Parts: sequence; structure tokens; C-alpha cells
Amino acid sequence: MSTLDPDTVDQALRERPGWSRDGDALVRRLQFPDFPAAVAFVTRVVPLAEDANHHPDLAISYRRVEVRLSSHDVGGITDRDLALAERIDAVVEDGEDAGPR
Ligand SMILES: C[C@H](O)[C@H](O)[C@H]1CNC2=NC(N)=NC(=O)C2=N1
Repeated sequence: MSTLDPDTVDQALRERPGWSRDGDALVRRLQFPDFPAAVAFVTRVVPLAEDANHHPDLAISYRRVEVRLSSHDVGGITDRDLALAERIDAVVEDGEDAGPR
């Protein structure tokens, strides 16, 4: 699978307002009510990543979580990243994301 051209990524991002492009990755920054909620969110992402065999870079800082998606094998953003972003958004909508990023 090859990387997507920037216009394609930008179009996709218009449909995923929580995400932005940061270099060769998609990034979404989330804030949760507390640390357990942040960890619970990350725990819910695990099976999605395993099922997709596509794994985000995850950073947890107290109640903030940064999710970065990039296809490491090709060094850029591919449909795999967009597909996983969509599934991660479903977890966010279902969960406890609260407040500004
Ligand atoms: C062997 C295994 O399928 C590969 O290493 C997968 C695992 N998860 C992955 N995740 C991401 N983000 N990029 C990859 O290239 C990738 N490759």
C-alpha cells in the first residue's frame, strides 16, 4: 500500500475534524476526566489496532492522550491510517473525552 497524496489526506481530514496532519502522521489529541479514563481509552484502542494489524503511536500524559497514526512500512499516511482513525473516533464518541484538546 502506498502513501496517500496530501489532497486526499486533507479531504479525509475534513470528515474527521478531531484529527490533523503532523508531518507524515495523523494526530488526534484528547483530554479525559482523569488518568483512569485516559488509560481506559487507550485500552479500548488496543483490540482495534490488533484487529487491523496497524498500531498507533500513543502518548498518555496524566489525562491527555495523543494518538498518532502513520504507516511505518511506507513512511507516510495510508488508507490503513484513515481506517483506524475512523474506528478510534467511534471509541471517542462512545467514551469520556471531555473538554479542550
Ligand atoms: C509485521 C506487522 O504486520 C507489521 O510490523 C505491522 C504492524 N503494525 C504496524 N503499524 C503501523 N502503524 N505501521 C506499520 O507499518 C505496521 N506494520
